[in-house]
Amino acid sequence: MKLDFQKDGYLFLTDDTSKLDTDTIFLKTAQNSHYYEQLEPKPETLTVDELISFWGLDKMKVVGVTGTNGKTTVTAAIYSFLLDLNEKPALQGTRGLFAQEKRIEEKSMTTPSILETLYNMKQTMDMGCNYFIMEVSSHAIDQNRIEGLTFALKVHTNVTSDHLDYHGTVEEYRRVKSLFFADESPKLLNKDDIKNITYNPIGAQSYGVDEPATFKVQAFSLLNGITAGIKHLQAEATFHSPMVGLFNLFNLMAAIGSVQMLTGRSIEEICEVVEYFAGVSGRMEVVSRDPLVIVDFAHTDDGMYQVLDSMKDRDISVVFGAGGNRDKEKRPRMGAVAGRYANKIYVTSDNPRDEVPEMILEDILLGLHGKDHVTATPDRRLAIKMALDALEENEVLLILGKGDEDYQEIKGVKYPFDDREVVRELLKERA
Ligand SMILES: CC(=O)N[C@H]1[C@@H](OP(=O)(O)OP(=O)(O)OC[C@H]2O[C@@H](n3ccc(=O)[nH]c3=O)[C@H](O)[C@@H]2O)O[C@H](CO)[C@@H](O)[C@@H]1O[C@H](C)C(=O)N[C@@H](C)C(=O)N[C@H](CCC(=O)O)C(=O)O
Ligand SMILES: Nc1ncnc2c1ncn2[C@@H]1O[C@H](COP(=O)(O)OP(=O)(O)OP(=O)(O)O)[C@@H](O)[C@H]1O
Ligand SMILES: N[C@H](CCC[C@H](N)C(=O)O)C(=O)O
Ligand SMILES: [Mg+2]
Repeated sequence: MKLDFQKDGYLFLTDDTSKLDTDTIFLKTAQNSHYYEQLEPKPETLTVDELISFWGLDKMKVVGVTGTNGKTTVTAAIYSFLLDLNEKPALQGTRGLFAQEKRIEEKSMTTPSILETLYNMKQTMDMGCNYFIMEVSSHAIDQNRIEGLTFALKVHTNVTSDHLDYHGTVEEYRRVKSLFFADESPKLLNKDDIKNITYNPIGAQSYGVDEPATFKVQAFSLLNGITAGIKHLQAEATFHSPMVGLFNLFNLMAAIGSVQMLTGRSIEEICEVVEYFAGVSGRMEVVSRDPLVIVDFAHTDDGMYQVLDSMKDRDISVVFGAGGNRDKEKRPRMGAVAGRYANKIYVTSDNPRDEVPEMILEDILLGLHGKDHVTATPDRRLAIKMALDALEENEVLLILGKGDEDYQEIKGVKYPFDDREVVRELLKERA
């Protein structure tokens, strides 16, 4: 990355040695230190701490949310609640950079390099924001893309299993995730998932549905959205949300607890704005009501379990695949979860990337031995068409894995493809 940057007569700042010239200062980071060591002569440099103080970023209250699933949903909920409480938050994550309810940067990575994050903090601080809500991926923790950041709050959604292609084992994945909670920063932990992480108890508070917790669900209903009575120490309050699913009750509790810890406001006041957050595009997004077609971003077996279980009172037809160049171990588990909950199963391509699509299907089908009504085709559009054509009156069609992605990545090329558009086109052809 190379930025305009005026300091001591220099004009630019970069974290990449290949972009250096006489007008450019080098930002030394944990990720680029071995490239820096090879440089001769040594360029003018800045450390991350020096850049943070030069830009005055220590005034921003940074909130980091990590976990296998729920990061985008929880960060978006915190951002929404703070906006509705007249605070000035910014949001960075899988879906891009947002401030003042506008998208400032297109989606990039869930957690980009530290220079990109600091630049995004600078941009949004200059727009008047004082909270920076960000998703923290396990890759980012492992590669220290969050070096130098002081977190006003660290949030744990859940730690199940993903990215074993990168981390190797679940134990290593959980060790990396736990690093984020090792210091004395204020933290909000999911008590019902606490067994999957280790953490420093200093600064720790919790939210829970079944387990005793600082922010505790007393009673809840998942009929017609989510209604819940919650308790925070002696205070009690009730909220309603249009979102669906037990997993979203956890996400909302994480967001309510976070906003209370950040602002000191009462949970009664916070619960009043919960119903205005309708969720994130591509997460349990209703594309058509009749026939009922829902698109969701579930791309791990636990994510699929949460979504399918939340719809188990209906007959389910499901279309899904698994990303290429990603964790292979989850694929048969995803097949098995689909087999457990769905009447009709269509296994197809997600983002095959550099893998042979048919081989990914084989991995998934290993979890579907002996199941009836299983169709497999690498052609995602055809799979959606077949599922729609076979959908019966009382059934719901769940299309999983891509959510709001508007592309299908094959051998390095991102072809335009949006599950929601495909459904709308196919339904229009019928009409
Ligand atoms: C596998 C992986 O995570 N790779 C990330 C990693 O790349 P890398 O280790 O190869 O690093 P590098 O390219 O050598 O660059 C490291 C540093 O050295 C500098 N450099 C590099 C070359 C050079 O000649 N001189 C030099 O100074 C670079 O500018 C950079 O600052 O560090 C780079 C800089 O931060 C990331 O852009 C890159 O993400 C790649 C693009 C990627 O696709 N990552 C995915 C797997 C990822 O991180 N996904 C997560 C989670 C997704 C999710 O679950 O939502 C995410 O946070 O998005
Ligand atoms: N708390 C949760 N527990 C389990 N599954 C969840 C939870 N919240 C959401 N999900 C499922 O996981 C999917 C991804 O949710 P979300 O995008 O919020 O997660 P994420 O952590 O940002 O994912 P990624 O790491 O890929 O960016 C959702 O579409 C839903 O199917
Ligand atoms: N549809 C995507 C979802 C994963 C996105 C993100 N979690 C990542 O791993 O890049 C895939 O499986 O290819
Ligand atoms: Mg995300």
